[in-house]
Amino acid sequence: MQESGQLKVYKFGGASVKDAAAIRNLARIVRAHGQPGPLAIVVSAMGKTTNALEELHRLAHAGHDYTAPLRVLVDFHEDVARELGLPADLLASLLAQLREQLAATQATDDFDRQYDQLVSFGELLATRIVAAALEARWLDCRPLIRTDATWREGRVDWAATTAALQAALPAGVLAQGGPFVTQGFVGGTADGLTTTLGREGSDFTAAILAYCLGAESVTIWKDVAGLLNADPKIFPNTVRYPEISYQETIEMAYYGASVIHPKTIKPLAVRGIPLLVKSFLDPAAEGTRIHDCRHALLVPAFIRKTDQCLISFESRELDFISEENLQVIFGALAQVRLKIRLMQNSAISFSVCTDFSAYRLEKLLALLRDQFTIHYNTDLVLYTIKNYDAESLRRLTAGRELLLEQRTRQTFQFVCRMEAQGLGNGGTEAR
Ligand SMILES: Nc1ncnc2c1ncn2[C@@H]1O[C@H](COP(=O)(O)OP(=O)(O)O)[C@@H](O)[C@H]1O
Ligand SMILES: N[C@@H](CC(=O)OP(=O)(O)O)C(=O)O
Repeated sequence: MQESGQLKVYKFGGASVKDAAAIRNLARIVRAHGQPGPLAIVVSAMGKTTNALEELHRLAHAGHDYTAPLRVLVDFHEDVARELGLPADLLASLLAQLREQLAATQATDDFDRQYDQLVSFGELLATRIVAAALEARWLDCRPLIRTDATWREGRVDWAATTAALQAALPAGVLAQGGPFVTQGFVGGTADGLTTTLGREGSDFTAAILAYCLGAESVTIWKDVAGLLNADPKIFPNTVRYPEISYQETIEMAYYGASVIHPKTIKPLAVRGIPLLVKSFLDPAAEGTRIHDCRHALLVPAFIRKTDQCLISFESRELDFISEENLQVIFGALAQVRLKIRLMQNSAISFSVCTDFSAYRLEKLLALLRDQFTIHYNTDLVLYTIKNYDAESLRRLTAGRELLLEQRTRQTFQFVCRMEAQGLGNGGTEAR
């Protein structure tokens, strides 16, 4: 592994670059906390730009008119650049490429490949703006973060990525060239096509850079005080973990704690690189240190994952659910890339809770409906309580119909219908 001195990696997500004022705040943080020493800055698309690009892609793919939402997106980025006093033509060539890509998007079976070519523009535009605002180097990560062609969830080729990053950023360049700004969420195939790493994948990009370049730490700057025992937008009275192990964090992220992308932790844990979660609203505050540590049992953590779908498969002719049947079902789920969150089987039926996607579910039904009777429910929520106790369990399940439930010694999970109006402040308390 390359020794690159004291490289730090900072990651700024959509909320921290949502407008010109947020980008000025980012610049203050970099000036106050990022120096001295080499600094890599990973930036996501501004605000909700990725959602807007997803919608543009959907419209273009369906052959619908996308002029109005495209105008909104272009104006938004140009206005922010103008407000920051950046050159008028800063985004011109990227915006021209974006328009070309939209024009080339058509109704083919290449929905996912076209998605990556288009949706990646959110990060390209944001990094152009942030790099210019910081007067820092702009680095196109597409030739460096090498993935396979698994569209929308590119799998990283670690050897090729390490070689490319170390060649592009040798220790001397890192040490002397000042901070550089690059895109989160985005990678590229060996033959030059763009891939994305999965929604909210910019945290993972920060971990990839840290792993491949031997960084001393990664800091992800969020709009919360650190890693909490629940999402404060959903549960009142949350508690911050000052420190927490990689293992606990990986489980929370896997179950759906959206504050950290689940793939972020492993590369950092392998190299023993600490992950700091800090607030961009209060940069001097302690935050959370995720590292190799031992701690007493933590207070229960509550995780709520929405947009779930419960699918049950019954073999026709009342056959038992056998290993052969399961092989067929798992094969089809993998083929259409529906992620299993929870599963359970009985004598003649097998149920899985997956993330909902109308497009993927339709493909699944087409593959399996000849062999199985399939029922499904959508608009569901998967709740997880990690380190549960009787009280936390009682509070979260009270008044809810549990469609599927499962418990281990530490973790309790259940699927239920989406509440009519969020949990709000009258909802279940996080402690
Ligand atoms: N356990 C948790 N601790 C802290 N924040 C959480 C947790 N679970 C969910 N969140 C949510 O994650 C949000 C930050 O993540 P995200 O919006 O993806 O940030 P970014 O866009 O900056 O990457 C917080 O505003 C909070 O609502
Ligand atoms: N922009 C991408 C990647 C990402 O990680 O964003 P954020 O850091 O804002 O969660 C997304 O919205 O999925």
